[in-house]
Amino acid sequence: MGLPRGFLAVYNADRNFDFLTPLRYFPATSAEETNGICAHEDGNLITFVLQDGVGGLEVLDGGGGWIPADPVEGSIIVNIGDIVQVLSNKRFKSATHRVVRKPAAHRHSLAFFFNLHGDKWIEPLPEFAGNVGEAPRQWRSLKRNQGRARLKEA
Ligand SMILES: O=C(O)CCC(=O)C(=O)O
Ligand SMILES: [Fe+2]
Repeated sequence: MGLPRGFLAVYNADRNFDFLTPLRYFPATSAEETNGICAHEDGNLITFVLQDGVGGLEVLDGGGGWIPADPVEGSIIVNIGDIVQVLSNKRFKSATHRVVRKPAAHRHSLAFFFNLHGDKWIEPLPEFAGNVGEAPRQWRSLKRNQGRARLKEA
C-alpha cells in the first residue's frame, strides 16, 4: 500500500476478531440456482483464501464481466476488503466477488478474515488524502461497528 512496513499489524493489533472458516460448496444441479455465494464485498481489511482445484471464485471487472480466479496450486488469494478501501481513500478497491458452483464437484476453500475491533476508528489515512494534490476524502470517519451501509452512503 506504500505505507511503512508492518503498518496494518500496528493499526490493527487486536487479533480477537479474526476468523478462519472452512467452506464446502455442493455440486451445482440443473434444478437450482448455481450460485455458491452471491456477489459481495468483504467488509473487513483483507481476506486470504486457499482453494482446492475445482474453481468457481470470480471477481467483477470494471466493465461488469466476471473474471475467474482460477486455482493455482500453492497460491493464496488476497482479497482487499471495505476497510482498506476506506483507509486508502479508494485507491485500493474492495473487490466484488462471488462463488459459482460447478456441476459434479464439491469445492472446498479456507478463508481467513483479517478483521477489526468494532470500536476501531476508520478514516482515510493522511498518506492517501491529506496531501496537496491528493484525491479529496471520499469517506467520512466512522467506527467499524457503524456498518457497511454507512461506508457506502458516505
Ligand atoms: O470460498 C471462496 O473462495 C470465497 C469465500 C468468500 O468470498 C467469503 O466467504 O467471503
Ligand atoms: Fe468474500
